[in-house]
Amino acid sequence: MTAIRIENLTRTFGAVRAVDDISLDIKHGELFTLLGPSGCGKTTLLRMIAGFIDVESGSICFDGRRIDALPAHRRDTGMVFQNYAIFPNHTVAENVAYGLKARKVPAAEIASRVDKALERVRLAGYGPRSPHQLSGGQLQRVAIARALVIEPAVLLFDEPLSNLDAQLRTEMRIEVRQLQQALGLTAIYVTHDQEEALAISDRIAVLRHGKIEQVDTPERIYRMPQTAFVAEFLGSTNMVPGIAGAFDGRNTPVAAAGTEFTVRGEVAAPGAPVLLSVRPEALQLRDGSGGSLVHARLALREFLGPVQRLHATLPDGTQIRIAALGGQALDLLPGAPLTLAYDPAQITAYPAP
Ligand SMILES: Nc1ncnc2c1ncn2[C@@H]1O[C@H](COP(=O)(O)OP(=O)(O)OP(=O)(O)O)[C@@H](O)[C@H]1O
Repeated sequence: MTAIRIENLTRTFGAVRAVDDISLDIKHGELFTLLGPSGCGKTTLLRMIAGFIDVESGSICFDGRRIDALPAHRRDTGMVFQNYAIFPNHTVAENVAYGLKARKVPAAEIASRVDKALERVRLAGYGPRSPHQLSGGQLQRVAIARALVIEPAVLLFDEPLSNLDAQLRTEMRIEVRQLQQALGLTAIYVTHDQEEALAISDRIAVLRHGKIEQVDTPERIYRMPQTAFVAEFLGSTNMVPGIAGAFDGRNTPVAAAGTEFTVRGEVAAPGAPVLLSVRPEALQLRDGSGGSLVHARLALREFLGPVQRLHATLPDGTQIRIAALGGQALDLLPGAPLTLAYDPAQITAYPAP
């Protein structure tokens, strides 16, 4: 069931098309992430949904009801900001109560709803404290409680974890996800952190220059990126330029890096220049022969504990990265020949720019 329908939404700032004719459907109970590099328009889109930025053209509907002309406070959204936006001179409880007071909820009900919201973010008993006495992670939990307490139809997250250190960020994203799932909330989450997006989202929209490049589940976005931009933006990959050969009914050979890769499907007309995306984990170290193989030489090994990153040189000198397990082929020295096996379905090809 569609919770949010966005149709042909556009917003320009002078000559910049910050949001450029975007259409999206978001389902009930979905955590939907807007992901993209700085300046791609994700914050502008989120703020248009929240009502902080006016819609220039297009429409936004919640449950079939058009809301884009309503003021922000009448849109039934809760927002969690990157900088927490906590009032420093009010207690934690007063901060969480803010939206309820603005909605003229009776005092007794406010107290019980604030307590419940603080409990949900694991801050039971913190109500009387001053925000100065809290850590960054706790402050962000207060901000989440403040957004939750009004029981909004849609929860909006604007890079909520960007101000936290790396470890806390990975812990907090699990909390956000568990809370969202437990309460069945519909949430839109803005981030430029691809790992965060992959880890917590039901679906991701990758944005570039105000337009959507791809909307899909994390698995499909990672495994089947529709454009070279998406392939490079999500996870690490080797981009190898090549020339397509003749499709044989199942695969297309691509001459690249002084060797040949086999790619599933008909990727381009014979002779057309293409760009291959070869994920480091798509190449497997192999002793024997058979299947789809490429030959390379080991240039450098980075031992990272559970895994290794091998830097290998293809026949024309192109360097690629390969992900190997920590205990694999530890006796190989730089210069050693490598036989790399792969599944043609795991290599994706794009028209060369
Ligand atoms: N108020 C404004 N006035 C002028 N230009 C703006 C304004 N707000 C955004 N822009 C421009 O619109 C484009 C999209 O900005 P937006 O903040 O939505 O991107 P973003 O993807 O959220 O980036 P970031 O991750 O850096 O916040 C950028 O080119 C930005 O400079």
